[in-house]
Order: sequence, then C-alpha cells, then structure tokens
Amino acid sequence: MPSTPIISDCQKHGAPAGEKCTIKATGGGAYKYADLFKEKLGICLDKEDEMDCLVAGSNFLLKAVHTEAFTYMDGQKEFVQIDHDDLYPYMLVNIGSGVSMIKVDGPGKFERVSGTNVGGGTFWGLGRLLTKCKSFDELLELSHRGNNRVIDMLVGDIYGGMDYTKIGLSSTTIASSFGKAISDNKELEDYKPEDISRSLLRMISNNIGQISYLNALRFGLKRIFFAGFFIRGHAYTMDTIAVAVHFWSKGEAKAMFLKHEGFLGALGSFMSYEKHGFLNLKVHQLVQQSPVDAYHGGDKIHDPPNGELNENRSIDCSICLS
Ligand SMILES: Nc1ncnc2c1ncn2[C@@H]1O[C@H](COP(=O)(O)OP(=O)(O)O)[C@@H](O)[C@H]1O
Ligand SMILES: CC(C)(COP(=O)(O)O)[C@@H](O)C(=O)NCCC(=O)O
Repeated sequence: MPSTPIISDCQKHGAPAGEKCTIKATGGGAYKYADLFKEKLGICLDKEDEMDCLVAGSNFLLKAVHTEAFTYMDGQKEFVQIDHDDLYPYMLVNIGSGVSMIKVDGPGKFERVSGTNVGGGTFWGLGRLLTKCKSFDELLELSHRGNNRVIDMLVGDIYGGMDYTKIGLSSTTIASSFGKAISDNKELEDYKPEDISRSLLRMISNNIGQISYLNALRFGLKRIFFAGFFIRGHAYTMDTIAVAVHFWSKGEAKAMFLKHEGFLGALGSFMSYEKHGFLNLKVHQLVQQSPVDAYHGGDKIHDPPNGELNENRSIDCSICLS
C-alpha cells in the first residue's frame, strides 16, 4: 500500500479561481495517485523525495515532541528524553512496504545505508495468502491470539527440550521460523490462521530488528529509532523488534519507537514548504486526539501499557503563506 502522505493548505485557504492548486506529497502514493488527484480534485501533487521527508519528519519530531521516543520491553513503555545537542548520529528504520535503514547525521544530512525487502508488505502479502484474511487489521488481530511455537521450530525442538547453553541459545529461541511445517505432515489448512499470523509477525519483526542492529553496529550508532506504518503502536511487533535488538546487541542497545511513527513522510513533506520559501512554519501541540489514537483505541493490546492513552496528542502545524 503505497502511502500518500499529503498535507494540504489549499483546502483550508482555497486557491484563487483559475490558479493551479499544488500541494506537497511524498512516497509512492505521490506517483500512484497523481492523476487521480488531478482528475477528481484538480490538485497537482508536488513530489518531494521520500527519504528527505522521512528524515525531516523524524528530526522534527525528536526535537519538538517531548514524549516522542520510547522504549518498549515486556509490555512496558518508557519515554526517552532526547538531548537536542546529542541527537546525531542515529539510525532511522522506516518500515513501510519495504524497510529503509537511514543513518542520520544532522538536519538534511543522511545516508540510506541499508534496507530489506522483507517488511510490512511481506507480512501483509504473505499473511493474506496464508490466512485468507481480508484486511491488515484482521491479520494483526489474529496474531494476538496465535502461538508461533506450533509452527516455528525452536532450539528445544531440535535439542530434546534442552537449551543449547554453549552457544547461548535457550530452548525457547526460534531456531527456524516455520520450521515445524516441514516435518509435521500437515497441510496449510491444518494450521490455525492465528498461529500462522503470529509466526509471520515474529519472523519479520525479528529479522528487521536483527538487520537494523547489525547496521547500527557497522556505523557505531548508539540509537536506533523504528518508525513506519507497519508498527502502528502494536505491542507484539514492538516487543519482537526490541527483543531482537536486545538479543543481538547482548543488551548493549535498545530499540526506540516513535509515537507518530506512521507520519514522518507526511510531516517532512509539509515541512518542505518552509524549504521552498514559505516562512513562518508554526508548530504547536494540540490536545486533540491524533489519528494514532483512533486505531489504538478500543483494542486492549494497542492501549499504551501504562495507561497513557491521553499522551498521544496530535501535532498541529500551520504555515503562513507569505
Ligand atoms: N490498515 C492497513 N492496511 C494496509 N497495510 C497496513 C495497514 N496498517 C498498517 N499496514 C502496514 O503498512 C504497510 C505499508 O506502509 P506504508 O508506510 O503505507 O507503505 P509505503 O511506505 O510503502 O507506502 C503495509 O505493508 C502493512 O504492513
Ligand atoms: C523502495 C522503498 C524505499 C519504498 O519505501 P516504502 O514505500 O516501502 O516505504 C522501500 O520499500 C525499501 O527500502 N525497500 C527495501 C529495498 C532494499 O533495500 O532491498
């Protein structure tokens, strides 16, 4: 699902009659939906580079929002205070359809150092085929109730229920995702969709956590921030990524997540108005509920674990056209 992170001031202010209305947009959606916007709304999409926007959005949030970054472990969310003078360098991992790993060295200074094609699209695509789920939310919901041990081959399955202590692997470590399916003499329909979804989510989140940490290590980066629409505040996803980073770093590094994780590109494309000479970008936090709350609410597992539902506030940005 290519995103269409677009923030418009046109609708608010209205374009003078006969004048072309143009708004900033980024991501695949800026290409995919350009004709639709033109045809249905008469709006031209002014495309901004996706990586530029992600980094601008992330830098902005980490500086402007006091409670933006948090760690997540064993169901506990802990906000991390970011020292503005000691923010860079850091690793930004954006998990959309695919995954981009970006080393950020300063405002507008970054390098996409790695990525993986096993990302959110893989979870949703494979999950849809394997479970017949009709929506991403349904697939995610299934994973809450599943047990990955039914399908994943654990170290204990290989070593007669024992830990492999010599190389530091506990019996419950996944030795091979989906590995049990080779020996079970079962067909797809013999597995519960819940268990399949859980295994898939663990496999993908674990893999992303591992690759991210190894890349952070490669560049000596202390901090890794995970963002992107794939995460959506989902406890189990964050937990798995955090465990992977903890495991591979032997406890040296901690995964951090961003409260407004799915909107970095949108925010960055909005901020590019400033770059193009629209001065007076005004930013202030509002107390209204953000879209993040909308899909976190009503579902227990998505609730912030320490009862901070009201913590999620939207960021209201406005520009004064000069
Ligand atoms: N409601 C949803 N519908 C589809 N995908 C979703 C949804 N919520 C989260 N996702 C995840 O987000 C991914 C797409 O992320 P997004 O940032 O929109 O992608 P892209 O950057 O490729 O445009 C999907 O592959 C899926 O894993
Ligand atoms: C091509 C992309 C930058 C597009 O971003 P997305 O729409 O997935 O958020 C991303 O899918 C990606 O980084 N894919 C991984 C490609 C790779 O490094 O193997």
